[in-house]
Amino acid sequence: MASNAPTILRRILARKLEEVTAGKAQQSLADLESRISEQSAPRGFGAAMQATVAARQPAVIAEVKRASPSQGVIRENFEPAQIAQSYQRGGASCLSVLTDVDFFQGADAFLQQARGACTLPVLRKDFTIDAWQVVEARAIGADAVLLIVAALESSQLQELAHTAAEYGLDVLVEVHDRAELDRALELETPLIGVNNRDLHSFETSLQTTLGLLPYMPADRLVITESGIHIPADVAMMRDAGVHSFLVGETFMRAPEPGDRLRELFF
Ligand SMILES: O=C(O)c1ccccc1NCC(=O)[C@H](O)[C@H](O)COP(=O)(O)O
Repeated sequence: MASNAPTILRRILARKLEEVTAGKAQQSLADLESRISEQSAPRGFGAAMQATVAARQPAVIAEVKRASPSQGVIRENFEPAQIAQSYQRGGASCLSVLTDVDFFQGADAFLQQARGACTLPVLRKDFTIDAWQVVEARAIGADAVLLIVAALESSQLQELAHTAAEYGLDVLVEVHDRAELDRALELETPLIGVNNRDLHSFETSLQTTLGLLPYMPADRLVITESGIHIPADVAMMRDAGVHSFLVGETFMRAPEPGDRLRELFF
């Protein structure tokens, strides 16, 4: 982690280290392997995104998000299975499910409920700092994991991406600026998420995505994340050639999240 990493990220990562240490004491890799043997094969997360873009459709990762550090509780009536089905009806390509407990009020069970209720590939949205969590992600049924460059040294990024590949999981590598993008590009993973949320101020600016586009190699799929609220946001991204999106709050505040997705993107 960079020495100027945002305070919120430092707090989340400090807590995550405690959780992972406790988790490892409770479940060995052998325990996780045994749970994996009961899981079905991963659904292709990256393949679903690439296929949607190839079909010239908006590729939307729809997020199942009950609360966040910046907004507090976002959705009171929170039923992951119903939300997942609504998203699938609304045209989502993939789901993202927050599993962090302390800062996002998430749960592993939410991922399992959402994935079990639909046929979409699911990203485990959490703060991955240890290979054990990647194996755990596969054991709970995830199809992909998030690697946040701001949270990880380059050697950790390599190790975690390697473990993900070993367990058949796709990776979404998340960046906020040029220096992080340069480190992300050292990986060969094709999905690059640009998070528009400034983790110091929590403000979102779509200029973050626009500013990084000139440095994005043609063989990577750019996914713009956070702060997509209105049709003009979507239009701005499309005009710039970005056709993949990760959206949480806007959908979560709607009575029927999938209807909001359809209105915004189709
Ligand atoms: O959402 C937050 O407040 C937040 C705070 C600190 C670290 C990460 C945070 N969000 C994680 C995400 O990446 C978003 O949930 C995701 O991009 C969707 O964003 P939005 O559409 O703005 O809910």
